[in-house]
Amino acid sequence: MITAEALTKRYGTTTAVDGLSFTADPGTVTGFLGPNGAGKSTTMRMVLGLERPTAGTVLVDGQRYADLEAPLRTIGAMLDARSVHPGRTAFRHLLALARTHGIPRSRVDEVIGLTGLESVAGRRVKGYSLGMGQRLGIAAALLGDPATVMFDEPVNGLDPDGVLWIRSLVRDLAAEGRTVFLSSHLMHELALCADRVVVIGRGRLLADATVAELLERSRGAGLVRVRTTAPDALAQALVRAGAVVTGRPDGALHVRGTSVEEVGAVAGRVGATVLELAAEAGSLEAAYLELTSGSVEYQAGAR
Ligand SMILES: Nc1ncnc2c1ncn2[C@@H]1O[C@H](COP(=O)(O)OP(=O)(O)OP(=O)(O)O)[C@@H](O)[C@H]1O
Repeated sequence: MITAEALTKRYGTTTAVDGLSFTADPGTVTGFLGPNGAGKSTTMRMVLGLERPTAGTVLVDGQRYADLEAPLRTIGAMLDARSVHPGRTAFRHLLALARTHGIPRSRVDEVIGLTGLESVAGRRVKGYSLGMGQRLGIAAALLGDPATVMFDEPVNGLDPDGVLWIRSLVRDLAAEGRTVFLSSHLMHELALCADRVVVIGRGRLLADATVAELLERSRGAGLVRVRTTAPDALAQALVRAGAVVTGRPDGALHVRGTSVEEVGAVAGRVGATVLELAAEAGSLEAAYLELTSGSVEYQAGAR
């Protein structure tokens, strides 16, 4: 179980995490969601005692990480799958970790089996694909058979098989009664495997709700998706017209507070050639965009 209370982290003038309180419970997959730079990794580093909070606390099973008697048996984490010595084999890496934590060698074989690494465990890590590296990171996290597991962006960059595997793994870990806490910047990804989501933006809590509650909130949330040859000019014109606009990684804009017709008309006025224009039904993604609209790139001054 992870409990954060008024957790705050400042770096100079940047407040990365700002009075954040939430709980991740046993038997539950808790998704930790927020746009890039929202403070997810900083929060996770504080859970593991890698950063000291400026204020507030974050506890694992009621204790600070530094006070845990057997940290690897209490919480297993994968924050950066690339943090393994490249010249080592997966087996050697896991064995070294196990030895320094009084974990039997038989558990190394177990986690290699659990993560499907049998056929590559004898190969040097430097030859691993991203997916294999993620599996190794997860194997290391599971080594101590911990009651809590925490993964930072576990599906980032994985192929569809890897994504499916992680989804079913986290569901299984929660079904065994473990606390599962995983971050993502993609709502649709978490919607498929999380029971509840803690949403943050600019270090602050925006929502702490079940996926069903968020879906309920998003009902009727009108969203227009548009892709044009001049996204910046269109975004600025739409914001001036009172809409809330979010830039998407694929170059499209998500626009709220307006209609398809209005977006088409504004695009015409600013001379942006429309490549794609559609109204999207209420969705979890829409609820998420609405929640985080204060913490993203394009934003109307007065809403
Ligand atoms: N060591 C540091 N020194 C200064 N600023 C930092 C440091 N670590 C993080 N930050 C800042 O704190 C904010 C939160 O960063 P963080 O990496 O926790 O966000 P995130 O939600 O994990 O984002 P991403 O998905 O991009 O990793 C950002 O503005 C970041 O630039």
